[in-house]
Amino acid sequence: MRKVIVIGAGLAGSECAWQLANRGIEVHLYEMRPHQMTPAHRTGNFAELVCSNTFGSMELTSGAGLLKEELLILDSLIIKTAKEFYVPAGTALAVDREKFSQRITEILTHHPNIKVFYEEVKKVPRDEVVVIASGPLTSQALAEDIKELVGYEYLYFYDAISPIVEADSVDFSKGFWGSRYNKGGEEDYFNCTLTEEEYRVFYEELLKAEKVPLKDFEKAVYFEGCMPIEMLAERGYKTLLFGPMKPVGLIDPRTGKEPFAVVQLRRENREGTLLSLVGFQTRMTYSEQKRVFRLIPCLRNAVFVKLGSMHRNTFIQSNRILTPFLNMRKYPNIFFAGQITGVEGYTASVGTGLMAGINASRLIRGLDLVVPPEETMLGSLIRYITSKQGTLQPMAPVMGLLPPLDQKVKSKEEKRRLLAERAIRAMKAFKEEILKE
Ligand SMILES: Cc1cc2nc3c(=O)[nH]c(=O)nc-3n(C[C@H](O)[C@H](O)[C@H](O)COP(=O)(O)OP(=O)(O)OC[C@H]3O[C@@H](n4cnc5c(N)ncnc54)[C@H](O)[C@@H]3O)c2cc1C
Repeated sequence: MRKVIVIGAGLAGSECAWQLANRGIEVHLYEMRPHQMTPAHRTGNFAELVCSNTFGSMELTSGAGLLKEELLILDSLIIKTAKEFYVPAGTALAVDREKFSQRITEILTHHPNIKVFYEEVKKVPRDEVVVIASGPLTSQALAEDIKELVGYEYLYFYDAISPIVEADSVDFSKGFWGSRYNKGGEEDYFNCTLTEEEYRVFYEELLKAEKVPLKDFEKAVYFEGCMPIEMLAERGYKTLLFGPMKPVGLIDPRTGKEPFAVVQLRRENREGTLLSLVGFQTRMTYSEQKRVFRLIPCLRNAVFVKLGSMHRNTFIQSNRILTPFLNMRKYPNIFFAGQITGVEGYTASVGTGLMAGINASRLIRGLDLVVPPEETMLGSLIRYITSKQGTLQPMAPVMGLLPPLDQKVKSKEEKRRLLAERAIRAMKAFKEEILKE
C-alpha cells in the first residue's frame, strides 16, 4: 500500500484524506495548528470554518446548492457531517461550527488508514504522492517552496476580483461591441458607454460608497495593475478616464465618436453567458457595489453572479499549472486542492479536495484519472480553473458556468431547474462509472 501525504487538514485536506483512506490508501495528514496558527483560525480542530458558519444555499437551483447535492452523491464526509450538525438558517446549510469540526477531527484521527502529524510542512516532497491543501493562508515557508515548485509568477498572494454579471441581464442597447483600436475580435469586449453627466454621478457615488475595512493581516501594497477602482478615483476626477474607464481607441458606431467614458465587459466563459467588468476590482461593500454599478446605464438591471473583492489569498494559476485532474502538468504525483487552486468558498474547497483524493488514489492504483462531466457544477468549476484563458481570479460555483441547455427556455427558474436536473443525472452516471473500477 503506497501512501499519500496530505498537507493541511482544513476543509479540502480533511475531505481528501477521508476519500483516500476509505479507498484503502495510507494517508499522512500534516496540520500545523494548534502549534502554529493562521491569522484566521482559532482552534486546532480540522475543517474549522474560519468565518461564517454557513456552507451557503441548499437550493438546487443555486450553484452552491447544486454543488452540495453533487458532493453528497460522491459521498462527501464534510457535507454529510455538516448536515448532521445543521442549525436552522432558512435555505442555507449552517452548522454548529464547534461540534462540526470536533466531529471531523474525531473521525479522521481515529481512522485506521490515517496518521496525523501536527507540524508545519516547509518543503513539498517532490518524489511522493502529495496533495497540497494548505489553503488561502498557507504558511510563509511553504508558500516560498510552492513558488519554486510552480514558478514564481504563478503564485498569487491577493485576489483582486472584478464583479461578474449574467450576460442576459445586460442592456446591450446602451453600448457597443469592439476592441480598442480594433485590435482583437469584434466581440471580445462590450463597451458600456457613459456621458459626462452619467460619469460624474457614478464618480461621486463611488467616492461616497461604504468600503470594507482591511483586516490587519490584509494590509496590502497593491500593484498599480490591481488597484481598487475607488482608490484610483480618490486620486482625482479624471484618473479613471485614464485607467479602466478610458475611451481612447473606441469609436461608438452609433455616433462615430469616442464616448466620454466606458466600462468594458469581457467574456468569462467560452459560451459568453458571464461577463466581467474589466479592471473593476473593489473593496466596496456588496450592497454598495450593486447600487453604484447599476448607475452604469447598460448595467441598470444587472444580475451579479459575483461581486468584486480584494483579500489576502494564496492561490496558484491553476490554468497554467494543473491538469483537469488537479495534479501538476510538470509533476503528475503532486496534486493541489482547496482554495489554493483558485476556487472560492467552503463548498468548492471541499469539492476539489474530494476530487484530488479520488485521483491521488487512482494514480496509486494505476487507474486513469477522472474529472466529472462538464454538465456538473463540480466538473465545470474544475474545468474553469484549469483552462481559463488569461489571468485566473478565484471562482465560486455559479450556475452561469454550466454549458447552456440544448433547448431555449424563457423562464430563468425553469432554466435553472433543468440545468440542475441535468447536472444530477450526469453526476450519478459519473459515480457509477468510477465505482466500476
Ligand atoms: C479570513 C477568511 C474568511 C473566509 N470566510 C469564508 C466564509 O465565510 N465562507 C466561505 O465559504 N469561505 C470563506 N473563506 C474562503 C475559504 O473557503 C476558506 O478559507 C476555506 O477554509 C478554504 O478551505 P481550504 O481547505 O482550502 O483551506 P483551510 O480550510 O484554510 O485549510 C488549510 C489548512 O492548512 C493548514 N496549513 C497551512 N500551511 C500549512 C503548512 N505549511 N503545514 C501544515 N499545515 C498547513 C492550515 O492551518 C489549515 O488548517 C474565507 C477565507 C479567509 C482567509
